[in-house]
Amino acid sequence: MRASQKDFENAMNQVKLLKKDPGNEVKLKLYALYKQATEGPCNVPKPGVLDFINKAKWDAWHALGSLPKETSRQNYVDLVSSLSASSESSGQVTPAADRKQPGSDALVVTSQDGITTITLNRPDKKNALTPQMYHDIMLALEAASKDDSAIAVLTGNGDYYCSGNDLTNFTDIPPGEVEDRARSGAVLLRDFVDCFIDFPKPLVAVVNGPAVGISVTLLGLFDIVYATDRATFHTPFSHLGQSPEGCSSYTFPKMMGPSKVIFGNLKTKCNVISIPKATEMLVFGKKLTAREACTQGLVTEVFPDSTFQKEVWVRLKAYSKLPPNAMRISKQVIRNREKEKLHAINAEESSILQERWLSDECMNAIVNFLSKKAKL
Ligand SMILES: CCCC/C=C/CC(=O)SCCNC(=O)CCNC(=O)[C@H](O)C(C)(C)COP(=O)(O)OP(=O)(O)OC[C@H]1O[C@@H](n2cnc3c(N)ncnc32)[C@H](O)[C@@H]1OP(=O)(O)O
Repeated sequence: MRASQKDFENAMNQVKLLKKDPGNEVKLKLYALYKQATEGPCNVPKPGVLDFINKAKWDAWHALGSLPKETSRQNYVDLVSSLSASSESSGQVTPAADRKQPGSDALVVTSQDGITTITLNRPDKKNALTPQMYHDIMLALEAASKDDSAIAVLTGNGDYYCSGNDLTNFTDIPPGEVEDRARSGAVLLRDFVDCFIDFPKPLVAVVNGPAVGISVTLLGLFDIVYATDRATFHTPFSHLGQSPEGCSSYTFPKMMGPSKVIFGNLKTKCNVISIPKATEMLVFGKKLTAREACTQGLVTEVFPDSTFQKEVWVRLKAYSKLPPNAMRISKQVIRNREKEKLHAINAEESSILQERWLSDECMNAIVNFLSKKAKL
């Protein structure tokens, strides 16, 4: 049943009666849904980067894309009613707890047992990332950094962890807007990766299946990476006419070590082979198995697929009971001295990628994928 105008007005009044502050993430969602329900898609200019509050509000509204007014009204009413119910039953509102985020079914955020879990939920598209998902993940991380969970987890629903950037993001661009789109894509990428660099609590990737592109490169910014033995790790940037992101141009060589020199068999007089593993992945697009990725330091531990979920969640529940402040501070000690460098690398990679997106090599690769001529 669709929410009526009366239901919508009641919900607006109910918001004022909430006993507990629902937190910034939920307030932004409410704001965005209210604007979308009353004014339709975001049609105002984007505020400047230093206008943090209005930019966050604009981002939240803009992320709703062309969501119809009636659906936005319904989502607003549903969200308020879930907030009212939880603030009455437990006296506590957990951001996005155990429910799909309104406006986007493609991301599910739950909070339980001290763990906030962000699940990519587009299994039919191998969890490829749309612009809305990038925005929702940023909002979810922002909320998770402030909620009372001890750790945060990113995982995927279905047989894939994530197939990287949704390549249809490059379609339907009106002529004359290609450069603008590349520019805004680079800003989105930079903001997105910045959220991972700055995330203050232990961040865990539960890699439930193959991972491609940005979902692989980001792993260098996680604190733990658990993978099923079915997972593979693939960064086919050259094949796509693109270049590395997610700070991988720095984190991968650092974790995988310098060139590994392998001497050929003396009898057959092979030449010396000396290609750093990171280069083999990021330049030549070599796909690693989970065990290879573990040997290279990208994955913390590999589990048999049959027991993966059980073993990983038992482990994570135990970790989430450790003193949260101690974990947060230890992470800071480990990571903080690298932060400034990582932000600079992220900015540089994003701007190089902005150029690559405009190249013939990249455009041809996207056309080939979309016309089903090429698959990885
Ligand atoms: C603004 C930030 C930008 C950040 C930039 C990041 C760079 C990257 O992430 S580069 C990596 C981009 N990803 C890819 O190139 C992967 C492309 N996908 C594939 O090669 C294959 O789909 C697969 C190997 C992942 C899976 O092959 P499989 O045969 O098992 O399944 P499919 O039938 O191909 O897939 C099912 C369904 O999903 C669609 N799909 C999968 N991945 C993507 C994707 N990345 N973008 C768009 N669509 C994707 C695929 O087209 C199928 O759709 P249909 O059922 O409608 O045909």
